Amino acid sequence: MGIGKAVPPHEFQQKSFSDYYFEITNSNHMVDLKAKFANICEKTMIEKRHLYMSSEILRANPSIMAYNSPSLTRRQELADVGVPELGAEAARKAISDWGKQASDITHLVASTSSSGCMPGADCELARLLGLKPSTKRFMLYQTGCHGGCTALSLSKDLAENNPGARVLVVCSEVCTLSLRGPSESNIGDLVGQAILGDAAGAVVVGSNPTVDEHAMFELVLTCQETIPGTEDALVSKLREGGILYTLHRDIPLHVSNSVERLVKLLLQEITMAPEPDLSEEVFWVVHPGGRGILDRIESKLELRDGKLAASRAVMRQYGNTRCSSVILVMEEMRRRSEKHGLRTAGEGLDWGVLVGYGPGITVEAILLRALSDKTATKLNTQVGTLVT
Ligand SMILES: CC(=O)CC(=O)SCCNC(=O)CCNC(=O)[C@H](O)C(C)(C)COP(=O)(O)OP(=O)(O)OC[C@H]1O[C@@H](n2cnc3c(N)ncnc32)[C@H](O)[C@@H]1OP(=O)(O)O
Repeated sequence: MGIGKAVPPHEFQQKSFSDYYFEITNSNHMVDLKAKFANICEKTMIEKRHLYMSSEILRANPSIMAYNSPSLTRRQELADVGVPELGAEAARKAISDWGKQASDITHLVASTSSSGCMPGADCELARLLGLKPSTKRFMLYQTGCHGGCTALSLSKDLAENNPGARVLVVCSEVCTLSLRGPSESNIGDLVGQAILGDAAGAVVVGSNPTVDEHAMFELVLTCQETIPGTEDALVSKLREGGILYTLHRDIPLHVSNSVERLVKLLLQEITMAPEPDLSEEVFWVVHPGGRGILDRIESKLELRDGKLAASRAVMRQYGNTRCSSVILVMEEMRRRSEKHGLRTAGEGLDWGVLVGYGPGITVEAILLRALSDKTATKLNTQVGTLVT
């Protein structure tokens, strides 16, 4: 029933990022690796990214900028502040978009792979936002890039099983644990340095909207798959040197095969005959994990050009912002739909699919229904879980 996003102020142009990155990590002597990194940056289709850590912070912390030097304490100290601060900014916008007060929130679901402390980012978020002390909190740490889907799925169950619940979902990511210098021995991690960006996304979810609430999307059905035999393909290990990524080249292949399976499963639930046309009758909110993955999903499902436009726009402007990215894509789609005067926030269509993926390899999907004013009013009298 409300959506908000926030990005930190430090903005980096992708075109010049290889120069910046090799300079700030004192790695300009690695001439060939720098050229390879510049090529990867160019292939990402990203135009700019936002990072929480400024050049001053990076220069003052050489252990963070080394490839793999003990630095966890300093990294976590930065995350302790950055994750809730950015999350709170997105949450305030989502609550204002919803039109009610922070004190009307009954449940908080927070997700991040950028931190891991107790009391956690959820406690600090509740304090910053002025949520009631009785707010029921759920903190999802290290849920990977599919953490946004996991948080939305959980919010659906909470909203449906607790009459009157209004669930605030906050997904907040800053690269404090994972930003590091380059290594010739781990190109997968270097790919991460070329694509990851910082952002927070927040939504308010609830069942049975009241007359003064406006629902945009219904979370109809959720599913998750762990792809057998891929446990080593997409790995994010938290060690003394922070988070080190392993990203195999075949991630796009595995993810696109799984997405095809899950989407078929979800769309069976819509009683439409014949089956819905994936390009003409379905809108797509896909985690922009990498240009290669979006391309592969598009070709595997034979989607027409432009169907992943909202995901590509988020990728271009912010990079891969991990668990917050699917909320940024929802927000982008809503913005574009409004701009073009379309009937629903889902590009004028009724049915859509939200897709996330991360370590496991885990792929999650949610069947969405975008609501026009007419269908939203009808739902006031039904049970449904709505992003309000
Ligand atoms: C963290 C989470 O929980 C979830 C996530 O979202 S994780 C992120 C998942 N994203 C990915 O894995 C990225 C997917 N890949 C891509 O989008 C694209 O491969 C890319 C944009 C990175 C590069 O584009 P491309 O069309 O593949 O470019 P390509 O010219 O083939 O590759 C550029 C170079 O990078 C290397 N490279 C690319 N991906 C690599 C990988 N995963 N591992 C090692 N090397 C890699 C290539 O070998 C090539 O090297 P050379 O220049 O020496 O030939």
